[in-house]
Amino acid sequence: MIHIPAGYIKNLYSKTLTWNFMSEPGPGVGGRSFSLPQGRVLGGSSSINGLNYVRGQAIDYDNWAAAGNPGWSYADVLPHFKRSETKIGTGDPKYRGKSGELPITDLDWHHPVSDALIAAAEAIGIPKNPDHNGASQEGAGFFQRTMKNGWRFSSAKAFLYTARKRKNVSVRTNAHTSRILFDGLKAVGVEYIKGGKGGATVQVNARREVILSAGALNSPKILQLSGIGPADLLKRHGIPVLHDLPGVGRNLRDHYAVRMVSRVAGIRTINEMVQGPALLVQILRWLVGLPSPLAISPSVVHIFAKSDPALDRPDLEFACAPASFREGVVGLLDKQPGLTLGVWQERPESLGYTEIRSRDPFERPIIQPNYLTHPEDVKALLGGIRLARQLFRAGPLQKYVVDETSPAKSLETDDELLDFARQKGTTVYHMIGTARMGPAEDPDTVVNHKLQVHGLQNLRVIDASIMPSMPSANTNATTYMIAEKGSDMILADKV
Ligand SMILES: Cc1cc2nc3c(=O)[nH]c(=O)nc-3n(C[C@H](O)[C@H](O)[C@H](O)COP(=O)(O)OP(=O)(O)OC[C@H]3O[C@@H](n4cnc5c(N)ncnc54)[C@H](O)[C@@H]3O)c2cc1C
Repeated sequence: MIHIPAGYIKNLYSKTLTWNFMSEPGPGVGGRSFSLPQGRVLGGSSSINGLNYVRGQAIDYDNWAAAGNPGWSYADVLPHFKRSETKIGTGDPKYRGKSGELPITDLDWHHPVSDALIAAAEAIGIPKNPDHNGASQEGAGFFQRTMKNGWRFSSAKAFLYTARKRKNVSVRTNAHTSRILFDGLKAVGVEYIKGGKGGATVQVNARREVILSAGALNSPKILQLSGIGPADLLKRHGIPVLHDLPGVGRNLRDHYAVRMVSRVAGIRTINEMVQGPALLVQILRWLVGLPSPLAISPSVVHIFAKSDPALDRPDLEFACAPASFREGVVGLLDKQPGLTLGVWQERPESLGYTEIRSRDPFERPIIQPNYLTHPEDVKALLGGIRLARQLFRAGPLQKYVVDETSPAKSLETDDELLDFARQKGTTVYHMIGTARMGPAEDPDTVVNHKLQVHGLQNLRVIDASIMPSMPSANTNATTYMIAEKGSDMILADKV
């Protein structure tokens, strides 16, 4: 199921393919907890994610550099974005790569309601943008995907399957990393447990350095289990403090989205196309390589827009599809035609944390994203909800939209809409920041601009956890860029 794009929802709830984490009850979201799956297979979360490829805005990276990270401005990182991709189809060579391992494709399955939504955006002043990963992100269009010929391209498929043929690459599966090994303050290897709890403990020695790439929830966990993190936390769990680094596990950020749904009439949407006998038709189309909703990302239309016209750049991302879930049940499609506009604030300020629950490497960590606890996040999301309503009501969609079902039209005031957002919103699975990059003088940071852990030798973190702040994007493309840049740094330091 991993390789078929339509397997997305099924994979999310898989106990074997994901880490099955949960967030703590959130003060800003009515005390609710969320399932926070992370990919637990080769390719990690890129093997189970929503396939959308979004790089963010140039200024996101200029801000990273300005925060004390030389080499991370947009001009610095653009070549690394380009290097990993082969953009299939059109794309300005100034911004798009043509010879990387990761294929990026445009949508080949078009639906009249998607076209009407893009026209609706234009009608309210949001221009069409044919390449959200080109010169400018702002505008409406179709998401680009990490997919080719109807199949998902995870990082395993794009990069690892080729790399593992080399003599110097060895892949060990069923291996649960429990800690990093040290000689003094120098990382010298890793320890893992083979085959699950109670399995054999195996140690692997590093000839040069240890690279930690376990993702924004597992990398801080492994650091903390290894004695690197806030001293008080480590002491509480009886872990000897190797290095007191308060930023490990702090600065957790994620996108929090609200899904707005309209009932649609006069046309079949994905809801009816992939349920009952109609599904067989779509399976056949997919098998013979014809465009099919089985080979699309869960969101097909993007709109990058401003929650307030006075802003100088977009702060909202809409992820939309001619489809809808039954009220309150993510993953179960409605029986009637529907249109969903998911919206989130691109650069959330609400900060959370993650920390070990115990010294048992098999125990799930505590994860508190603190969604919607920052006033800026609340303000932007409210702007997004109001903008979504404008879109539903704009001329080009009037042919299809017959009713707004969520939120109900009767909800109108800021308080009512905010209550809706707090009760009905959910994660978009874009966790970052828990081993934040920045100068050592900043006590909140964990790695320097070369991704080396402050105060230690021979240890780097190269994954989504190093992002100093949220890029205006879904986080996979940025993670690939970080990996490309990190690999250059490893090679440059080779002695
Ligand atoms: C459901 C979902 C949907 C998403 N949709 C999108 C999308 O549409 N577009 C987008 O851009 N981004 C999306 N993302 C986010 C994106 O996939 C991640 O930002 C990206 O994969 C992060 O990469 P990473 O290398 O930091 O971590 P991961 O991809 O999570 O990789 C970490 C790897 O380390 C392994 N690991 C962790 N702990 C241990 C341990 N103790 N021992 C051994 N191995 C371990 C994991 O099994 C995994 O293979 C989504 C994420 C999820 C979960």
